[in-house]
Amino acid sequence: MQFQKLLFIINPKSGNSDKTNLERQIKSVCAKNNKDYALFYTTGQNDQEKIKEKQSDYQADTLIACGGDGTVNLVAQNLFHSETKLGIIPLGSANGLAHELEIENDVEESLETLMKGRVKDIDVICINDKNYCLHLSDLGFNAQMIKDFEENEERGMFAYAKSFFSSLIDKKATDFLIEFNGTEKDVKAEMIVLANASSYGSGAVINPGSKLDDGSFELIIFKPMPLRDLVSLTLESFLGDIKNSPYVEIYKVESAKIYCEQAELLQVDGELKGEHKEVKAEIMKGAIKIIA
Ligand SMILES: Nc1ncnc2c1ncn2[C@@H]1O[C@H](COP(=O)(O)OP(=O)(O)OP(=O)(O)O)[C@@H](O)[C@H]1O
Repeated sequence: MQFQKLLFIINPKSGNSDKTNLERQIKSVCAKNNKDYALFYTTGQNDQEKIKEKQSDYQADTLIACGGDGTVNLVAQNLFHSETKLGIIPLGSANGLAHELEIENDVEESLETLMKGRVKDIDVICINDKNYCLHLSDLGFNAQMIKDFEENEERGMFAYAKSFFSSLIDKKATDFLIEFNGTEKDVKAEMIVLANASSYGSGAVINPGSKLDDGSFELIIFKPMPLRDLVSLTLESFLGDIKNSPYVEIYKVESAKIYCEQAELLQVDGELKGEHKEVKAEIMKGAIKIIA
């Protein structure tokens, strides 16, 4: 069925991108393609409820997240297993999911992709029955790095690099017990990733060969490694070669339970979700209809 009523959900604070022309660009493309549209600006407060209300008042058949991965995740939460479709105009700093779906960073081009309306069903990982991951989640090192970055006033690549190196200095390994695929595994790890997608927004390939629609996700264990090997592992990740590293184990699963010896910081699609001693993850197959 063709879509006709588009609700654009705009995060005015995402990324560093200039959004001054966005309304004009949306108006022009919707007029050209004969689509009705409405706009909603997020505030950072109770956005999910407000979006639900607006969606029901306007009777939207498509919700378009204009922002980064956090905005995409927020909008998606109103759409699981529904016929209402999700579109993306990538306007965040990293835009990991848009990158994975090969949606162009340019606003006009991503609007054109939207108008073509090709729909794919993608999986979502449900975490602890209340968080939902469309892209990548992790416990440990990367979540700590996001925390360090968020606590810092500075922005941009230099600030990101600073957070990376300060997290490297403080990195630690924790004991985990993991239940998956009918087995239990005791492991010491610096990071455990729950991966629906293949790469971080930086371009580092963490999960080569992954698919967003295969009804499973990957559990990726990063075992303790000396700093000198971490440099080569980082390089391997940019070359998509990570699975050959002796410090990395990758398992394809439909569900998993992770018990941490000490509470570990969790991040889901770039948003911090507090410290946890237990994490339960389950795949929701084909839960979102996405236009890409
Ligand atoms: N009006 C607003 N003012 C302040 N914060 C907001 C507002 N609207 C949304 N937010 C916050 O923005 C965050 C999501 O940002 P988003 O992930 O879309 O962009 P980003 O962080 O720049 O991009 P990426 O995740 O791709 O790196 C959420 O934490 C949300 O609460």
